[in-house]
Amino acid sequence: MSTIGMTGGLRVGLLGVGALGGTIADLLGAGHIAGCSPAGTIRSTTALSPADLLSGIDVLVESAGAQAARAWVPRAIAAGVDVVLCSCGVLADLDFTRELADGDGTGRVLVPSGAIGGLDLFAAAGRALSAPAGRLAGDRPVRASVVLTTTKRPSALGVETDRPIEVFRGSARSAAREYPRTANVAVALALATIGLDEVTVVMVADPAAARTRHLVTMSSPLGEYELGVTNAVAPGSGGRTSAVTPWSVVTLLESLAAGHGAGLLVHPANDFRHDTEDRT
Ligand SMILES: NC(=O)C1=CN([C@@H]2O[C@H](COP(=O)(O)OP(=O)(O)OC[C@H]3O[C@@H](n4cnc5c(N)ncnc54)[C@H](O)[C@@H]3O)[C@@H](O)[C@H]2O)C=CC1
Ligand SMILES: O=C([O-])CC(=O)C(=O)O
Repeated sequence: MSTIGMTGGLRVGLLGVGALGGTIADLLGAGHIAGCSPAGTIRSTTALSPADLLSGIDVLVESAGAQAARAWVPRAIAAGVDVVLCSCGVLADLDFTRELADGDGTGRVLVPSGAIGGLDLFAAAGRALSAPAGRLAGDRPVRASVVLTTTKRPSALGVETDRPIEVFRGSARSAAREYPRTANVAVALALATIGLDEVTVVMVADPAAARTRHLVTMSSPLGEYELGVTNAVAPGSGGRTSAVTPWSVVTLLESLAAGHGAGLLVHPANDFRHDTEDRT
């Protein structure tokens, strides 16, 4: 099904209507996202072509998964359309970010805070690490560590267990490779702070976890920070998706429409040029 039209404000296209996109579609359709109007919806079965949708919208909300994101984001950026990228784990793929960096479109990639928050504080502490020598810690090297520990029900992490087990420990970049459906939070946190190869991610499968738990700890010369989030899971997501995620898209869209406000993490596509060196 598709609808193209505009009743005022930012014209929003939606790609993917599942656990996350379903809530956004309902809120958009009911006029509950300030300054935004629905301007087209793409479900996997739609006959609408990308060109048709992209020519009639200002912003595309991607909530369809990594594969769809890879296909759509470059086209949207080339068409000058901003993308709210729920499947932001794709930004851990250097080939993909090279493709974005090589494009010359004016669309931007907007990363929602998704299932966590507090990215403003973590980003500020991470940003300060690039201060001129001596500003933060005399002549001592300035270091920080950021660790995300995610606890989910075992099925959401693709395992079976009758007790809590650690199923993954590694960088945010490898978390995105191994758990593309559940590492978007890790990638958003890493992009906001010290980078995909520097942030450590731990994933725990716990049969007693009726809710999803994300714990972020950051240690830096500026302070010690800890943020714990216990999220209800979105119905129909099998515990993979936290129910707060579509609401993070709502706050981002409203900020975008207002030109200011919470939730904006903006990446011009050429921002990804810094991330194009080979890393080991
Ligand atoms: N940034 C964050 O914190 C979070 C991100 N996510 C990510 O958001 C994405 C969506 O999550 P859910 O809604 O839970 O997934 P879902 O599987 O419930 O919904 C995805 C929907 O997109 C549709 N779809 C797939 N390919 C499509 C295509 N090419 N065109 C149009 N529709 C297509 C599917 O049929 C399905 O209805 C996933 O990549 C997920 O990993 C989920 C939770 C938190
Ligand atoms: O990061 C993700 O992809 C999803 C997630 O953990 C959540 O929704 O809590």
